[in-house]
Amino acid sequence: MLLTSVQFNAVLDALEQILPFTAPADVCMSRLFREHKKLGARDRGIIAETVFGVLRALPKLKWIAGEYAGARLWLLAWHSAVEKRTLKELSTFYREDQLELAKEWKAKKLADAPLGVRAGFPQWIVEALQAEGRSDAEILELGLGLGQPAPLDLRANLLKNKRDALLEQLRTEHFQAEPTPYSPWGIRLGGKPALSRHPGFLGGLYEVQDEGSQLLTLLAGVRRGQMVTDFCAGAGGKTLALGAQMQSTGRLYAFDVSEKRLANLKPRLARSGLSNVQSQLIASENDQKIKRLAGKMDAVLVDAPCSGLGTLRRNPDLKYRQSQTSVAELNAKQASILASAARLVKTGGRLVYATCSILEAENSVIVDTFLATHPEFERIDVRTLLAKEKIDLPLDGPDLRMTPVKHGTDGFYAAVLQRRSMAAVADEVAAAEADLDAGNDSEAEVAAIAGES
Ligand SMILES: C[S@@+](CC[C@H](N)C(=O)[O-])C[C@H]1O[C@@H](n2cnc3c(N)ncnc32)[C@H](O)[C@@H]1O
Repeated sequence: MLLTSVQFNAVLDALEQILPFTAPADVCMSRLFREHKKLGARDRGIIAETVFGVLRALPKLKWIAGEYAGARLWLLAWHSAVEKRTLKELSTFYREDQLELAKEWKAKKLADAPLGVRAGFPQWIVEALQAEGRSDAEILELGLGLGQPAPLDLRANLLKNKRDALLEQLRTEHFQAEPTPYSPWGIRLGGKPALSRHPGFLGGLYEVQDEGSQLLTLLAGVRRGQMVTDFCAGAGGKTLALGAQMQSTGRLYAFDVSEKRLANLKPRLARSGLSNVQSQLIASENDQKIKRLAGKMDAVLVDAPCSGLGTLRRNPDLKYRQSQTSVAELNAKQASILASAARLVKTGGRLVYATCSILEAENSVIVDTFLATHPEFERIDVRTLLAKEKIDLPLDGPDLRMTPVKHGTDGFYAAVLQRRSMAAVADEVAAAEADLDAGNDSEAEVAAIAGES
């Protein structure tokens, strides 16, 4: 069956609220479900799936039905051209003239559409990726991967149980549970079970976290008893993973500028059993409170505020809510946060810069610019770090870049930097100066020879 009329009307209602893109889609959905208390879990699942499907496919639906067709016709395009529903099924919800349109839409060939439509990207994203040198094939692969629904990943909380024990327990409870391919703590669940009241969740045996997110925390290489800062901790997804790797020892600072997000960390911390986390609201990346920790951290994770374009599987509306202008604003913030967070890292300590963006402008460009002005930091090859952990993750370069198609995760980026000793920096400067002198000599020699002849 297509949808019940209650479900259909709720989908339309949701789309009309979301499509102006003035608020995040998930916030609009939660509000809608609060207002329609009578909807059961199954209804909610079907409604959310349809709404998010339409949002993911919107460039295609606009190409089929028209840029300004509106929620009802885009939904018709979704049902007729993407879900391939029959006109008979659609006749419950659409007028005769609309069904005539749907008949034409069914015949449209996607192969004839522009790249952005095929990839499911608005034009600004296609242009941004092309400007970074990505080929059409790469853009298409990326777009198609990010246009799929995301799996549901858990991170076993090693403070309370082992992954294998949790896997076994979940299977006894008839969950379809498999270990994730790369993260040593990850479990991928089949279907989309609701977990918020599950005893394992309430008891802190696991957290819901994409496998890619789990791996970012592993790159910080934290150990028992260390001093660590999660500089952009938000509601603490990565803080909790870091704290568990530290076995709840040492000190883990969770900074953020958002009081609301840090407040959301509290119940998660309570469930997790961690006692080494100190959350700290900061006014900005240059807050005075940070100064006293300068040079004290073994590891600092900067999970920078970003466009979130790597999470389009979960937040498809972001591709319409971000723009080239918002990315440029984020770039300035990202550079400033990285420079400030770097001051906390002690000699030999690690600085991990991470985003959930697919744009190099938010990723390697920020890191390369930072390194160009901070010779006291050097890049570490992520492949070496992962090999030490026996994680066989295919990567093309020294930084971590994960994508749905290549790794089955959201799109993530991370670069690992290490603070070198001042002696090493001084040696390098001396060597560079010596090179320069040698260069000058040879220039002088050339000039002398030229003068002689
Ligand atoms: C990608 S989110 C962090 C997600 C979080 N690490 C997690 O795993 O759940 C980026 C965070 O940076 C925070 N942020 C924005 N500007 C900041 C700043 N100047 N200093 C520190 N945090 C900042 C945002 O409030 C947001 O929570």
